[in-house]
Amino acid sequence: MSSLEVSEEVRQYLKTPTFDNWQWEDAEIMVLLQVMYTDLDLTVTFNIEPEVLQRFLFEVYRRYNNIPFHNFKHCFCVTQMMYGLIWLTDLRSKMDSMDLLIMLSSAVCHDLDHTGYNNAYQINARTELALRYNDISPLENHHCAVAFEILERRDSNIFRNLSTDQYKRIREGIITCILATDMTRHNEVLNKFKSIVPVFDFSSREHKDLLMMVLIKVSDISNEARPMEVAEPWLDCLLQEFFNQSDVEKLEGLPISPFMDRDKVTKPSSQIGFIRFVLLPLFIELANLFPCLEPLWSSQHLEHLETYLLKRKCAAFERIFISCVDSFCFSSEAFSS
Ligand SMILES: Nc1nc2c(ncn2[C@@H]2O[C@@H]3COP(=O)(O)O[C@H]3[C@H]2O)c(=O)[nH]1
Ligand SMILES: [Zn+2]
Repeated sequence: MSSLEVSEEVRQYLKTPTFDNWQWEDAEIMVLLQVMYTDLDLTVTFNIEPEVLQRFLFEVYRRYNNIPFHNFKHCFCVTQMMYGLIWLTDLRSKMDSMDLLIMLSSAVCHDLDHTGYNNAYQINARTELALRYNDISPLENHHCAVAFEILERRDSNIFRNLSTDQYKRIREGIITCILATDMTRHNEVLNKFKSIVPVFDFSSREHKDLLMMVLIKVSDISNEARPMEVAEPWLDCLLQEFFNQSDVEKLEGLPISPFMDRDKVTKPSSQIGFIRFVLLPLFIELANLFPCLEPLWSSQHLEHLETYLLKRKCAAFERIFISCVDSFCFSSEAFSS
């Protein structure tokens, strides 16, 4: 399949958060990524030759590892959610093409060469990455460095026709976005964004940079905002990777992350806290800025939260669920009134 052969129907479907990645082979996914660059007019605007884009995507594909969660399919899902958000929020009319190129390319590259062991493990096990980056976001620094390694080669450098100043801006932007995906910075990024949402100004570089950081973070943790038949297999993959890490931590006598321990974690216990305390607060802020997102999203993750609460036979089910629904509705109403 070449990008020219992708039907109009698929192109429209690709712009929606209900897109089902499990229906597509990796070779097809590679073509769909090309379609995203083309349909946002990035190939024309930045003179990205088709062969160079294909080479870049192939190198990216090669540098994702065959691990349960942080693999090429995850890279695609994050990029597809970013792409969907760009269309849903009509960002093309609010941000310049350079920003869109940064957002899409950051999503594509954001987990390059992930080994399946998180930063806590890297630091505790004193891995090569932790040593190289002095325990400061070792993984995210590595993903970013691998991205620019790919871009250093002329035949896979999709930015090769940009001016020096444009390249500098792209590099700064991609580094900012990828480093923002370190979850230890979650509250810092969320709180900064919260404080600017009421006065958000699309002509402010600082505001737009924060929005881009939030968009990649939202896309990175958005599996639960997808239909259950898409989300649930992703949770199996994530838990498989988590359990594998905690098994190794046990073997090596390292501290064990409790949310990764197969003896303690179940699907509902993992997802209830994650949806309530991580995903929901972030999504609420984004929906405050873009109220159009709320009806599309809230139904999915609130429905999943309800399912997990029921599965867990959670005694506080009603109280928790109603408070989550209320917080979502209240915040969007507060913004629109
Ligand atoms: N429990 C849970 N954690 C998630 C989910 N999606 C993403 N995450 C976590 O959020 C993190 C985002 O950054 P990482 O990719 O490093 O690792 C991811 C997981 O640890 C999910 O659906 N459930
Ligand atoms: Zn990721």
